[in-house]
Amino acid sequence: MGAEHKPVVGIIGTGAIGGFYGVMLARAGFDVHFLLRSEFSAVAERGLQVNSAVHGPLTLNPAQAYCAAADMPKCDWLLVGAKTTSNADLAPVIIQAAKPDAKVLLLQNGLDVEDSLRPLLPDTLHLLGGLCLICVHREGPGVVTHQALGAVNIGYHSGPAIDQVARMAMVEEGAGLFRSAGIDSQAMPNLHQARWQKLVWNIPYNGLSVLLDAGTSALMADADSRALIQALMAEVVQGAKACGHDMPPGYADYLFTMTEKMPDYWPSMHHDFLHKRPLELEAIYARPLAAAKAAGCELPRIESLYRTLGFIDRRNL
Ligand SMILES: NC(=O)C1=CN([C@@H]2O[C@H](COP(=O)(O)OP(=O)(O)OC[C@H]3O[C@@H](n4cnc5c(N)ncnc54)[C@H](OP(=O)(O)O)[C@@H]3O)[C@@H](O)[C@H]2O)C=CC1
Ligand SMILES: CC(C)(CO)C(=O)C(=O)O
Repeated sequence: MGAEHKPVVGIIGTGAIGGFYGVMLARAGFDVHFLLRSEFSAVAERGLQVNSAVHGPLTLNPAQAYCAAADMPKCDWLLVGAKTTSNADLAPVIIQAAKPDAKVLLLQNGLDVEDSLRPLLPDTLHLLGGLCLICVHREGPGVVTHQALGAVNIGYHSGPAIDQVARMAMVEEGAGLFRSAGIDSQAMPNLHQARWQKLVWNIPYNGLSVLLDAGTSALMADADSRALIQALMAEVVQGAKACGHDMPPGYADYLFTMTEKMPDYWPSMHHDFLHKRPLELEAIYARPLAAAKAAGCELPRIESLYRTLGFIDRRNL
């Protein structure tokens, strides 16, 4: 594909996820524009740096950095890398940076995170969700550490693509974008199922990292935390099933074993806790609990974890 045919990509929220994928796409030759808030001056001055254990040190300097969406060019693809807690506030920002038929891809964890944004966007915009299997965090202003993994699985949420064929074509286009930047990416036929699947990891590890003040190595080294993780994973699988989504056989065991092989990783929720930012409790806990309950399925362990985290979150702000 020649550079003239490459889509214009906007990163809405250039943190760990936005910074990593934006730098990878820019280095692959895409025209990438980064919207920042607190780190704008640093990135405008020094560009973006990704210290990757997989790809080595990656620098993008200069980076096309903006502190206002009004200054950005109109984009074909908008990758939202902000936390789900800011989605509703981001609607006007997204609209400002979008071409009329743009694809808006939420690179976020949690269930149905697109639902609160959809009514605030014009019908002409496509809305998609992306599940990132990656270990990244912000090290400092404009500096991202990439510890492991990197795949992005994409599904269609809503918009002008009316049938499954048109939707899958749009999703394939998104997956192709990532693949051409050397990132593994799969088109998911059912976004809801894909989001449940990702929660099998996030529900136990994100919350327990905050509650027990522990990264994955410590959590995997202790018999009690291992038992807790497995019990919580089993509940997520049960909740997904009640909502009509069977997980692939052995999926929880696969994630458990995968985590044993990962470097010590502190989930993004722990970073939010440390920096006194709101935790993504609505997306990662409240919505799955409500969906399971509506399907007649109680998830008492997840409910206890959620309520405990709510207490911690309210006292942390
Ligand atoms: N980190 C990881 O390894 C993974 C994260 N995820 C998910 O990805 C999503 C993003 O997480 P992560 O990258 O870790 O989060 P970060 O906190 O690192 O990044 C969020 C970024 O969004 C920016 N932002 C928020 N609001 C605005 C705004 N109004 N205008 C401009 N910028 C804004 C923040 O800026 P500011 O500095 O001003 O706050 C920050 O740079 C979450 O849903 C998370 O659960 C999924 C898989 C793995
Ligand atoms: C650690 C990992 C890879 C689990 O799937 C992740 O993607 C996350 O933190 O959300």
